[in-house]
Amino acid sequence: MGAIRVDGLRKSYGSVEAVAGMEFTVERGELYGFLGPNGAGKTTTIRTLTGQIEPDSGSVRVLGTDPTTEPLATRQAVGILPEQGSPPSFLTPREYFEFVGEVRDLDSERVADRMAAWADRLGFESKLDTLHTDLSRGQQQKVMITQAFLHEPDVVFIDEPLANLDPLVQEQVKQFLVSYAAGDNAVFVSTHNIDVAEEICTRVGIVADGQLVTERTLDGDEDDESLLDVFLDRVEGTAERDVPTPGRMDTES
Ligand SMILES: Nc1ncnc2c1ncn2[C@@H]1O[C@H](COP(=O)(O)OP(=O)(O)OP(=O)(O)O)[C@@H](O)[C@H]1O
Repeated sequence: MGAIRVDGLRKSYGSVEAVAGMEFTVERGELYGFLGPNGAGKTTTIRTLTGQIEPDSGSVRVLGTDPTTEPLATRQAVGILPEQGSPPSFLTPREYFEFVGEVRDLDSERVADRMAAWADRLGFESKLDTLHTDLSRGQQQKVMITQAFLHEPDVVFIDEPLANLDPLVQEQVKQFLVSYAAGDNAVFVSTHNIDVAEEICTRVGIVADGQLVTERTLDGDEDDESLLDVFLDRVEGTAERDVPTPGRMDTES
């Protein structure tokens, strides 16, 4: 069936065609990397998949639900770490997780156990009762990661999972994402970090100008072409590019 299905998705904002016929499927057990230059349509696709905006045409399905017609059912079933998301400034992490637990229909004991496990895993136990406004960006990101996984969803959408995290925590989050997907869940990661995608993803899709231009399975059996080279080849000439260019300069010199 596919945990995530996108068929012929189109979405414009006025005259800007943000998504122009997107197609892909993600199965359970996959850690799928969604790569593309700035403005390629990644966030618009994720916002459609999580019921935050409606497509102009095409169809999307998440765990068999239709985020367009039943957005609450979709959002109840999935975990979401949004782009530039931050926890409410007027709550502490503990209060926020208790609130998320209520929305997610988790009993308070379960919330307490999972909150303790995540605080221990990411090292923010001492901040559980500090207002978010007094946390660093990295500490807020740890809280956002925790809320996305608190109800142990079968599908998780994550935008830039490692933003603002120190290298030690980055390693822990990478390992966690790999093991979470391996536990028969679908983890969908939008990122500009090609090295990280190459390291942890089982498959990547490269997006340009609102369409999926190529997919690549990362099973350790790849040919010599690096993911960065594939990316640069496929996004050449598309509207905005935000990848570092040293590899390109090397080939030109
Ligand atoms: N709310 C909006 N109103 C008008 N145009 C928008 C809106 N959101 C996105 N766009 C436009 O749609 C296109 C796709 O944007 P989107 O945010 O989906 O790209 P992205 O791949 O997530 O980019 P980035 O990597 O920079 O986050 C861009 O041209 C953007 O300017």
